[in-house]
Amino acid sequence: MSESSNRPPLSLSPGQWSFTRWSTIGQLEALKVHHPLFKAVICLQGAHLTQFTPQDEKGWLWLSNAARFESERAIRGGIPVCWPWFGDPKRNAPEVRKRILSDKAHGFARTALWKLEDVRENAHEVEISLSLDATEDFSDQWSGHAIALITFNFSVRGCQIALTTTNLSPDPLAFSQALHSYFPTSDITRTRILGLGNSDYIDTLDHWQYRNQEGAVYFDGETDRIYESGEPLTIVTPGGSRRLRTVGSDSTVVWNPGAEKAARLSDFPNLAWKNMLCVETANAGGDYRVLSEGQSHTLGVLIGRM
Ligand SMILES: O=P(O)(O)OC[C@H]1O[C@H](O)[C@H](O)[C@@H](O)[C@@H]1O
Repeated sequence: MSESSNRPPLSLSPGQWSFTRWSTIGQLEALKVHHPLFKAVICLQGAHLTQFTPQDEKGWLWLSNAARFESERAIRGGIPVCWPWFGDPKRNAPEVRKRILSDKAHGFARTALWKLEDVRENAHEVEISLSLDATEDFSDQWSGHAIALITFNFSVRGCQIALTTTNLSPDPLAFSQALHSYFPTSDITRTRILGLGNSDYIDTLDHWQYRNQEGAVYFDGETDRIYESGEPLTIVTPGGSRRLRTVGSDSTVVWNPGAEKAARLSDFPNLAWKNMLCVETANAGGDYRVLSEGQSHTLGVLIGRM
């Protein structure tokens, strides 16, 4: 990572910011937040949060050692924004699929350049908003007309993210999405997720069959599931626990690639599957959303302490 370059956006006066600085990471422009209570990094490409670290703590998000910060390349780790569709286009509901003109997984927002809208700071928190206008520029990939606004709120309590989609077209808009959060663990085999017991889930690794979760979720190999639940969760790792609370979500994706898939993944060290897991706040599977003209939907997550 290079040092801060202090380049202000045209619309905001740099003097207003005490804790946030422009920076460049590889080929990407980023905002680095150095607040006395926490640090955070957001890349403008993808509105991608790659780091959130409260003072005197380890980072709360996992970022691959092999992550590459390049134009039009998804960053491996942090919180990619999957929008306006989640996963393989072919696996989306027909209503969502009919707008997708690409075979790319997870939509185009994670590699698109977002626009900085606002930075607000005080002694306790920092709030940063970015927007993506998906009206004309993405017409080769998607036939929707929508705008996405994402707001990150950082404080000593944790990190809160809200992603609001507004349909600008007279036609109804069906879309799917996820805040694809990567979390660290010192040992995936001693990691569990509480709060999904009794939920139905789609096991994408077993012919997309429905199953029911008994008790906590444990990891013993490749795991890739869409849970029909947006209830509060706790991720328990040997090093500590994180609590997740969501808004506007009735689905949660749980993913760990396991050894074999890890070897095939881009920008992912072969053994890194032992030290990460994804718990994704989603509108996926049957939980896609439909907006009428001018209507908005907010998907959000609060990643907090126990
Ligand atoms: O490699 P990516 O496109 O970033 O996708 C990474 C993973 O994302 C989600 O969790 C999906 O459920 C997985 O099937 C996929 O492998």
